[in-house]
Amino acid sequence: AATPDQIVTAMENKFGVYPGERRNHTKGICFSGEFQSTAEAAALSRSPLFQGNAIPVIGRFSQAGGNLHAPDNKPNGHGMALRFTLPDGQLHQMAMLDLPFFDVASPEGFLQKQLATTPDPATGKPDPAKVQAFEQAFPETQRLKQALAGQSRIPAGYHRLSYNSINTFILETADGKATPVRWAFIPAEDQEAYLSNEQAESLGADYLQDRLQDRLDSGDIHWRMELTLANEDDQLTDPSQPWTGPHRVIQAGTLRLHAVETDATAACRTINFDPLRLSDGVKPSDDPVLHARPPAYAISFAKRSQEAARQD
Ligand code: HEM
Repeated sequence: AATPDQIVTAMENKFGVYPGERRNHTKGICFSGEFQSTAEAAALSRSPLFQGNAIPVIGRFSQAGGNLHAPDNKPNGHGMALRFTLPDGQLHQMAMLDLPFFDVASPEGFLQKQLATTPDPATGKPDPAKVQAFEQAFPETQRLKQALAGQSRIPAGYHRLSYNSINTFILETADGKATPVRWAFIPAEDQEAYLSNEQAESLGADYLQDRLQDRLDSGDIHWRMELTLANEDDQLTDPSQPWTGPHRVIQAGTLRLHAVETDATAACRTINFDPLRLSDGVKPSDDPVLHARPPAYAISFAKRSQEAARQD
């Protein structure tokens, strides 16, 4: 099985190392904000996150992958990470993507994807034969590829994206009733938007940060949080399998942005958005991809913290 060390080393080999920076989702922007939950969410979980209090949030938007200079106007995955400081002092974290579901079903698949897509030094591009062998060995990757076929992955703005938990979590009430869910943050007025290649061409490599600040200056930015409740036949442990057909969906709350800060100086820089730092009342599912994340994030965090300390 893939170890977290192997995974992080493979990412370093693929993208190079930017001392003091994250090994994945390297390019990003910090923000602060506030979350307010609904009574519907409180009925499903005893977590202080869902008891209707105004919860301060530190967050980060990011480009997937380990390239610190990833151009905003090229297709990519995007992340939103959140740290909630709950009234009783507990921290609760989430790290989500603008993908509907994951490409691989296992940590081994994640590792093999990094290895197969590492540029060949001779050509500067991944070896197509390796990519093909990877896709044959991990046929689940076809599902996301087909779902995204013909769609742009260049955002109109970080504030125009839906962000999904992808992994399944279990909500628990005070009397122990468990409900498996996946969650999503849907942008205001459901205005999810991506740009065509032509539209993006003229915007340059760093427009996402500028657009976020401009939008914030001219008005409110918010998302509503949705909880999708699992049906009997839904996959709880495989993030590469979407939940299809009718589902019960709960409106769980609203996330509002207050301020945007550059990555270099802001509070989110020293946060490890480990997605299993959860409050009482929210538990992880047995998804192996979810459980592979904390040790990899910890290695990345330890390396960048030590490098940052050396630079001081
Ligand atoms: C085996 C699977 C995965 C591995 C090994 C992995 C690895 C990593 C690593 C090493 C980091 C950098 C951590 C740091 O230095 O703070 C990271 C960041 C991140 N990951 Fe993952 N990841 C995986 C799956 C996922 C999934 C399924 C999602 C979303 C559903 C996700 C969302 C994010 C986000 C949003 C960040 C950026 C957090 C920030 O802004 O600090 N990752 N990932």
